[in-house]
Amino acid sequence: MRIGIVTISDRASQGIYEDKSGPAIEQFFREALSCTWEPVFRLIPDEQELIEQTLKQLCDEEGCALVVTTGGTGPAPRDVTPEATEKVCDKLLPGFGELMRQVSLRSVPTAILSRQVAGIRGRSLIINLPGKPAAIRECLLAVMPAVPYCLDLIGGPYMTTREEVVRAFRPGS
Ligand SMILES: Nc1ncnc2c1ncn2[C@@H]1O[C@H](COP(=O)(O)OP(=O)(O)OP(=O)(O)O)[C@@H](O)[C@H]1O
Ligand SMILES: Nc1nc2c(c(=O)[nH]1)N[C@H]1C(S)=C(S)[C@@H](COP(=O)(O)O)O[C@H]1N2
Repeated sequence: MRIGIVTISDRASQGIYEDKSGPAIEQFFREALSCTWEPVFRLIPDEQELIEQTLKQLCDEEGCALVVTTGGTGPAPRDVTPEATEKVCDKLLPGFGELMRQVSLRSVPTAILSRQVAGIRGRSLIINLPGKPAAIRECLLAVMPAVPYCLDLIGGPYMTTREEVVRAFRPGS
């Protein structure tokens, strides 16, 4: 199984600061998944066209069953990750953004500023996370129980998790 990990940040992509959020996503999946998987990394600026191209490439050409983005979900003029995600998705899954904001609000009141979304493109699931490294684990812990069954439903590969980190829920099993 391949998992796309996309950091979307003007400054991290220019080397002004080190990308900590992409590696945090990889680290989370190393702990949470018990199946074999490999990451496919991208580090790009907040350019809508480039974000769309990158998401399409990871889903359609690189064969990523899951693509997780970080950054560019806020209200600033250059924050366009949700727009790019919506543009490339066949359908949206509003529950993902709702749940991640709800969980994040326990830590920071500014969680309401994230417009993070998730959606399906073909047989791939795309999930947006905020840019802050601290948001990664919080948001992924919240939504991951539903991700393996979501991949089942869209014809993706069979994802298994380590129960002590994430308890995957598959109705009927
Ligand atoms: N990928 C990342 N790695 C490490 N820190 C990050 C990352 N993304 C965001 N941050 C931290 O969160 C702060 C606020 O994030 P902000 O939303 O401004 O970032 P951004 O939109 O990714 O950055 P930029 O404005 O360069 O595109 C940043 O100043 C930085 O400290
Ligand atoms: N869990 C969590 N969610 C969070 C945050 C955070 O620190 N932790 N930061 C918030 C802030 S300050 C902003 S501006 C938005 C959007 O961040 P982004 O533009 O980096 O995606 O995410 C919000 N969601």
